[in-house]
Amino acid sequence: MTTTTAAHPAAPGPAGGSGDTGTVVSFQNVTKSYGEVRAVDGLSLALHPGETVALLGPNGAGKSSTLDLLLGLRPADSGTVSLFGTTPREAIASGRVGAMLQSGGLMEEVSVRELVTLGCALHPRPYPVDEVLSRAGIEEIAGRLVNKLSGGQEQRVRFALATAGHNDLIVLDEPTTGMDVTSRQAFWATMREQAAQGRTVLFATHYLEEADAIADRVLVLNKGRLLADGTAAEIKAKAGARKVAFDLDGPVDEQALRALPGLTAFDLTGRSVRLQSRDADATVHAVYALGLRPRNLEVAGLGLEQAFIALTEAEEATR
Ligand SMILES: Nc1ncnc2c1ncn2[C@@H]1O[C@H](COP(=O)(O)OP(=O)(O)OP(=O)(O)O)[C@@H](O)[C@H]1O
Repeated sequence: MTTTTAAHPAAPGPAGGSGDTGTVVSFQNVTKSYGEVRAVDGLSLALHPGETVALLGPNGAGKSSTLDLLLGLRPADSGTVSLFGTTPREAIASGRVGAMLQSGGLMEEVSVRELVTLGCALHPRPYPVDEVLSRAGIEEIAGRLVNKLSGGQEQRVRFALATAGHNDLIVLDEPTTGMDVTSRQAFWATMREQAAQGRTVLFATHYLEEADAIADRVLVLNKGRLLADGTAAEIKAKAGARKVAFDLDGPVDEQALRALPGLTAFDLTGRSVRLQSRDADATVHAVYALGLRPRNLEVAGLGLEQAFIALTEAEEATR
């Protein structure tokens, strides 16, 4: 994982929070291939000041490639990427962007404090070193050598480097990987503070519960394409299906149950039936029409995880 901070003295723009009302990130029909693999496929999106946005997708969906393009680490094959109305390179040079990425290592033979001090020195609009250490919760390990840290502690040091100065956009690629639950909660509390000050936060994650709890907007990627863009609730609704669960008394006719209308998933364990249906009303009516008397009947919306699986499976089925 690398940490990107600006290394140029120019410091235009407001100090802390963007204050912009315009577009922070813009992708217009962006495509990127590696040989035969199309990692990003005609992606268009716009992020606005103060949004906290989760980038979700299965392995290989194109999340890291999208973040690399956004940060100007790789050129797009076609289409336009801009940050704050300029090129990614210019935006980063002006110190408006902080990032935690998945690749690369930290400088090793230095203490945490020395590394954070360097990160602050490189930023055009730095915070005081002690403030950066404290925000990342690493004051107690400030004297330790970086190569003696645990994985979760390293992540916090990377976070400190990504927030060493006043950034308007913070980009995080799976930032809480390796953190324990307490560290993860503390991390997101800090990110919420950053967002509340008007910063835009974009994070890629495999933890759907994090996207559900933290993001006010979720982008679902699959095979480099945007499958869904909305609040977690909108994504769940877009997946269309609902959960239907009930228990049965008496003999269970699995074949008849599998033939219920609208089913997108089916599980029968003993006498417990767990379904997903794109038309829960029709499914439940058909259960009664079979002469069954379901007990403990529950009908509920999908969780984000189930919605995510349903969306990506539907996309696979159309290819
Ligand atoms: N440097 C590269 N050379 C060749 N193929 C690449 C390269 N980087 C990524 N890919 C391919 O591009 C596709 C998208 O990869 P990417 O790393 O962007 O996905 P991701 O959503 O971040 O995946 P993960 O969740 O596993 O990190 C994958 O098929 C991957 O194998």
